[in-house]
Amino acid sequence: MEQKQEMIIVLDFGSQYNQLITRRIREFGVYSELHPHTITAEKIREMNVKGIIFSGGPNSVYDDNAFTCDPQIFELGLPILGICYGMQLMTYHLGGKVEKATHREYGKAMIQVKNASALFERLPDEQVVWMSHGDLVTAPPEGFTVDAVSASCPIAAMSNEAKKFYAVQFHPEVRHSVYGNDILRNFVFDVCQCKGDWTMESFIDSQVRKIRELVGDKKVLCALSGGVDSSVAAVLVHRAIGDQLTCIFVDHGLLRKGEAESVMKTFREGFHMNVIKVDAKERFLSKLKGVTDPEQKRKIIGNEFIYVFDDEAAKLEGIEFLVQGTLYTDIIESGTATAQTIKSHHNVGGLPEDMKFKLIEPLNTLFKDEVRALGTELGLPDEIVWRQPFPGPGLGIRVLGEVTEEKLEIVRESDAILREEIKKAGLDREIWQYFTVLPDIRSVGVMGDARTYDYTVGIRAVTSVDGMTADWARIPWEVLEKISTRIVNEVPHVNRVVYDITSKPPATIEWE
Ligand SMILES: Nc1ncnc2c1ncn2[C@@H]1O[C@H](COP(=O)(O)OP(=O)(O)OP(=O)(O)O)[C@@H](O)[C@H]1O
Ligand SMILES: O=c1[nH]c(=O)c2[nH+]cn([C@@H]3O[C@H](COP(=O)(O)O)[C@@H](O)[C@H]3O)c2[nH]1
Ligand SMILES: NC(=O)CC[C@H](N)C(=O)O
Ligand SMILES: [Mg+2]
Repeated sequence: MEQKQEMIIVLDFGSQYNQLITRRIREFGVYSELHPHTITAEKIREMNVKGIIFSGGPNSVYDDNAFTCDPQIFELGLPILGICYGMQLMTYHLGGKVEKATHREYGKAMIQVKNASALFERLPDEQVVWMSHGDLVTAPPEGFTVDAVSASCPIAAMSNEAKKFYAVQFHPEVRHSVYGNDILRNFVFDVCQCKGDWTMESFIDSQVRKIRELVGDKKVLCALSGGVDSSVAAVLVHRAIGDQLTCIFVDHGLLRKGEAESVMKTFREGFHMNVIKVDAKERFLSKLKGVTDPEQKRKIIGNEFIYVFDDEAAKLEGIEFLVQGTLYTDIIESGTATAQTIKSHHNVGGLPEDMKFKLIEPLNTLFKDEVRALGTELGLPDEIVWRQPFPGPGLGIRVLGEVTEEKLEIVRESDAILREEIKKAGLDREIWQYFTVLPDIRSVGVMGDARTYDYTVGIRAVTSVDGMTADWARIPWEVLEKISTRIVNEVPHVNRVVYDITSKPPATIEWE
């Protein structure tokens, strides 16, 4: 049997930064995946794991329901790096002491390296790091040396090099830790001895192999939206199983202006794939009638998508699998065992409980910019790879509150104007995502000397890399002016336009 891909696994103890750790490691050319903290040592043994990283987390190790790990993990003989909570957990398991600090420490700190373990090899003795903790290790477990200290943290780093156990109280994965990346690199290459031979190309090969093995001679449906993620997923799966794949594009009545036509054209003509367009407008809109709560709307839409796929599968016979372009970000925001639900993405938290399909989600460990790189590697054209994201629930979550045909029309028309003007201004690649929303408010205006009492349209435009965090785009005044004028003049029932100037966090990109 051929050798499995070498990887570093990150155990998730609920830190907001855990996904960043896997991401940094993949940037080194080493494959890395996040796993729940409940993973067993047995399971780890089955994979080609070269090293384990324990993430940070909100708990204190002595809390009643504190997240813990299989103690057998310490017996695997594999290198372990504990970060923050991960360090505290390692200490707790191996017999050291963790206590509440007298001063909690958030932000920049200076550490002094006292013993240059393999982690600090080739790095300066004094370095700026980023701390975020209220507990600290006051006595290391037996066999450990103290490798670094800071003013408020007597053990900022420690190690037992014989066992290849390393731990740091600070967060090397955030950019504010100046040598953080080098520390992670030392762990991955010097301690874990990774080769660094992971590339997008090898990712494609291994996914193609996996999909072929899983699917055999069965048939597969792909939920294709024409967006970046599902297009990349479809092309990847098509490469693996060819005509066993049928793509389903759902027109749920919540699409943007001209979208259905352009998606069908691209995929039928450009890719020679089997694509079926399902007109499901009535189904979706009738289910959404009278519903105002955003989470409920998302769940209804997520459920209805699957019911549409069920109906299509019934017509085709022998379909067992459903491909979705789910990304890591969709999963984390929908909430996991450790992360809070921010909003239920229709393709994750919005799936019905009685779903019969087995899911194939080849992109579910990746971030948007990684998927774009993958798309380019697969030979997809720029206009698909660099399309702005469009959420599956579509305009259904951009009409705030109850969704009606009249309101959808307002969002659709105003959005088309916005897109046209952004493109004309040459900003479409620079701005990560831009769209209009229709808040459920009306206000007074005066048009042609007459009083109006009409809707307000909101413009949302953000810059981002992966959608996890975002800043509002600094669109030039003149462009905004043009957009505003056109929307009020051309879209009936709109008498006011506002621009959303909040970043994420604290806001999110979509309004619902
Ligand atoms: N109209 C649709 N018809 C069929 N499947 C859809 C539709 N909208 C979304 N999906 C499915 O839901 C998944 C998640 O949607 P999402 O919008 O996150 O991804 P995308 O549309 O593929 O890419 P992008 O984020 O660039 O819009 C898609 O990958 C696709 O599998
Ligand atoms: O396919 C999707 N199904 C959804 O349910 C969904 N909700 C948000 N988004 C998109 O995700 C990114 C982050 O959005 P938020 O900041 O609003 O959470 C942005 O790009 C959003 O457009 C979704 N995509
Ligand atoms: N960021 C963390 O991992 C924090 C760990 C722990 N909750 C503390 O406050 O010390
Ligand atoms: Mg989409």
